[in-house]
Amino acid sequence: MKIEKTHIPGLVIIQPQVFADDRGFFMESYNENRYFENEVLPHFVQDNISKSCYGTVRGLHYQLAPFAQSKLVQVIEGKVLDVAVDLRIKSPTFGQSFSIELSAKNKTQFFIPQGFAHGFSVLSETAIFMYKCDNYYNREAERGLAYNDTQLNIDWKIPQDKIIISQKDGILPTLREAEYNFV
Ligand SMILES: Cc1cn([C@H]2C[C@H](O)[C@@H](COP(=O)(O)OP(=O)(O)O[C@H]3O[C@H](C)C(=O)[C@H](O)[C@H]3O)O2)c(=O)[nH]c1=O
Repeated sequence: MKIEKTHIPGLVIIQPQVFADDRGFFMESYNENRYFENEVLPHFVQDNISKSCYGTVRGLHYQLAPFAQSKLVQVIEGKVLDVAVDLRIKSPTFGQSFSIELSAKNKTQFFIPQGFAHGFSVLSETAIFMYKCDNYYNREAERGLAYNDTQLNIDWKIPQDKIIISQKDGILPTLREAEYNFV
């Protein structure tokens, strides 16, 4: 397993070890002992799975503290562009976003700590997105950022006329307007 830090503190790319043979492959998708040797160890309490069609953009979402969630995300079918935006007001990378392609083929995992908005766009015909969270879903604490906020200037790699978003995501505020409480 390889663990690679990014230029945004806390965002970590994980390349699990894959054991391939004539039957297919095996990989440990999570191992508490190995994933967070030197970091703060999140205690995951909820697993989520979503399936989306090409052009879907889910996000950018987060939950306000103390219900903020760190997420360990991966794709088990298809391909997505995964995006995290740093909302920690004291972070030197506040407001910066980081994008990475996750796919069933590359089996890459992405760890997003609390304090980030998260979203993804679906680049394949369909994609199954699977992720672990270290805090429970809390509808009242749910917030989000507009996927097309010009200040964030995120390239979702989907033509604008092909983007599919939920009604809820269509009315999310910009970074300038949003409420967040992460330090
Ligand atoms: C997130 C969540 C949702 N729900 C219910 C609420 C709605 O009735 C339904 C669909 O929820 P939503 O449209 O918010 O699903 P996504 O757009 O995939 O939301 C996720 O999108 C981005 C990528 C994220 O990082 C978050 O995990 C999450 O916000 O599932 C639950 O019951 N539990 C949950 O944990």
